[in-house]
Amino acid sequence: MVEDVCADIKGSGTNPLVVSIAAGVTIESLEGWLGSSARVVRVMPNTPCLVGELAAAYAPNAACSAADAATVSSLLGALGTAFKVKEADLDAVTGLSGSGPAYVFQFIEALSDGGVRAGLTRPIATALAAKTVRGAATMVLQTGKHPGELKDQVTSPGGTTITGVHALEQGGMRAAVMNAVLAATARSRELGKK
Ligand SMILES: NC(=O)C1=CN([C@@H]2O[C@H](COP(=O)(O)OP(=O)(O)OC[C@H]3O[C@@H](n4cnc5c(N)ncnc54)[C@H](OP(=O)(O)O)[C@@H]3O)[C@@H](O)[C@H]2O)C=CC1
Ligand SMILES: O=C(O)[C@@H]1CCC=N1
Repeated sequence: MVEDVCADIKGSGTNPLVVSIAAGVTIESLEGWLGSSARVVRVMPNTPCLVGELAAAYAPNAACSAADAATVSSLLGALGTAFKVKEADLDAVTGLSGSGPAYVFQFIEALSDGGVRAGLTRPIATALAAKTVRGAATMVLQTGKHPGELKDQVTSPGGTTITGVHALEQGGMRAAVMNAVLAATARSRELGKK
């Protein structure tokens, strides 16, 4: 698909700034299809851009000027946050923030299911789950505190939270999340080899 689009761009005889969001597709491949003088910025966005909460990263190729990079940075910045990274890091960005919304949706659904299992109605459980995730994320971003410190602030000695945290540890939640990021990162690298 990406190769066909690049062929169309090359055939147009123009030399536009090309922005690719295709997971795994390397700058080297894009240059191969577009021509080595092509100006290419590889971006990994995520679906929260639809609500102005983009978490993205981008890497310009050597042919891009500072103005080209600034144009993409400004476009992405209008939708949220975008970090300039080395191209080699974009597979990890894909595994974390590119695919990450799906992990968080799964977590919200699971929180809601827990609430329903404990007797709450579905609308109230889902609203509480989503607001809890958003509130906790906002605390991380606004305070700059380590998430572990914020977790400690919630956990009363012998209380409900540490009991829930223990249950999550028994379920291997942290290893499962880390494995999800690593598996998706590996898949992004694999896509780049096709
Ligand atoms: N979904 C996500 O959250 C993210 C996706 N991406 C990247 O975005 C790209 C699209 O992903 P996604 O939307 O999920 O995939 P989908 O399969 O849902 O959409 C692919 C789209 O591309 C169109 N298409 C296919 N071939 C061509 C072609 N030759 N010329 C023009 N258009 C074509 C399809 O049109 P039609 O339906 O008519 O076939 C379809 O609209 C992928 O490269 C993915 O890695 C990047 C970051 C996040
Ligand atoms: O699932 C995918 O391959 C794409 C890339 C990141 C999010 N969706």
